[in-house]
Amino acid sequence: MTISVAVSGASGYAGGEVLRLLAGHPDVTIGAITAHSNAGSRLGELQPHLLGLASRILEDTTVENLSGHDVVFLALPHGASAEIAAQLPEGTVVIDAGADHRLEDPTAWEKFYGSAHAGTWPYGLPELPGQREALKGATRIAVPGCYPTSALLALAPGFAAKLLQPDDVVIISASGTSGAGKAAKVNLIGSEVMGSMSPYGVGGGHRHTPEIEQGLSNAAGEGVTVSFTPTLAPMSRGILTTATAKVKPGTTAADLRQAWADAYDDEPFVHLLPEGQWPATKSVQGSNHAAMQLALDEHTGRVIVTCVIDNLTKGTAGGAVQSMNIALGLPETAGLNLQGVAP
Ligand SMILES: NC(=O)C1=CN([C@@H]2O[C@H](COP(=O)(O)OP(=O)(O)OC[C@H]3O[C@@H](n4cnc5c(N)ncnc54)[C@H](OP(=O)(O)O)[C@@H]3O)[C@@H](O)[C@H]2O)C=CC1
Ligand SMILES: CC(=O)N[C@@H](CCC(=O)OP(=O)(O)O)C(=O)O
Repeated sequence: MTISVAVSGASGYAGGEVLRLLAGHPDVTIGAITAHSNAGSRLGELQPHLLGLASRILEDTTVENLSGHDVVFLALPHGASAEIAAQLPEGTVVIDAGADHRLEDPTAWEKFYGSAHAGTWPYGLPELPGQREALKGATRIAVPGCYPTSALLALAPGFAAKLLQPDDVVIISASGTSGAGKAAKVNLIGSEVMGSMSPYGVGGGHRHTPEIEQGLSNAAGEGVTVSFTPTLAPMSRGILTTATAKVKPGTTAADLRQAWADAYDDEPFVHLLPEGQWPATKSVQGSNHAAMQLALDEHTGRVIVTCVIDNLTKGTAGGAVQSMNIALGLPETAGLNLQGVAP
């Protein structure tokens, strides 16, 4: 089976990563690749690492150019993707890397994004309870945000197993600068970020807070509230999330380990590391893996989970391709890197 795929936002970081993965996918032919201000350019000028596709010309991001493919990846700023998606045929599999279709609650969307809610699509994080089934045969998929991917993978098993209290969850994440996209802001220019770390969106203001609360609440079957603080780290790729929650009385370290092992032992991309080994961002760079470790802090009665992903791979493009594979009934790991790079 050959699947024809169009990729929009191909000049950006997320679109570039989608193309990198699709170029190695055995079942895919890459059709239209589109951009916005860079339409008309050779891909090789903008994505010099994609040498096999370097001579391809970026087209305009229009419904006409994206139509006629089996699958369309949208790697556009939020807002732009909802507008395009609404005009694509129902039978086309549309996979949105942006935020437009992730939230279930229109009020939360309006509060954090300040625009009208475009609707809710199946959420592209198959490792969450019930989510793999929801993606089978889906023709619309909302790819999770990069921070929510790491935070939800870190804590969902504990909530699904009813081991954690829902009202005292603290999550701190450090992200590489590519998380902010290619359109670099002044505080992301190398000289400002090299050798330095800083927080942003502090005090519950980051738009990934409702997305994390939604995923954890769905896993728990009750409302979970989260304090989330992102920080910017001097690296190009990677997220290290440290997530902590109060455990329910009587919960032991063995109970916790069993719950996470039960959730992830059969997962191809999510790994609970052997006891005592703590994860590092470098080990998952360029791969679709998430690696994590946990401990029970008996002094405070909290579980501490650290989870690493590559924000552009499992946190965006890899999760998107994995979801496509599930939607189309392909092997889930097709086209996805099973090893990282080192050193
Ligand atoms: N970077 C990351 O780690 C993650 C990103 N995402 C999401 O993926 C999406 C893309 O992000 P990212 O690749 O980082 O951003 P970039 O800034 O790197 O790329 C943005 C892309 O969108 C195109 N674009 C900009 N404005 C418009 C428009 N009005 N209409 C059509 N196309 C437009 C740009 O084209 P051109 O260059 O030609 O102007 C470019 O190809 C966003 O929704 C982001 O939130 C999700 C998870 C993680
Ligand atoms: C480091 C950095 O700036 N990261 C981005 C998150 C990237 C992401 O996942 O964005 P979407 O939810 O918009 O898809 C941010 O905090 O805005």
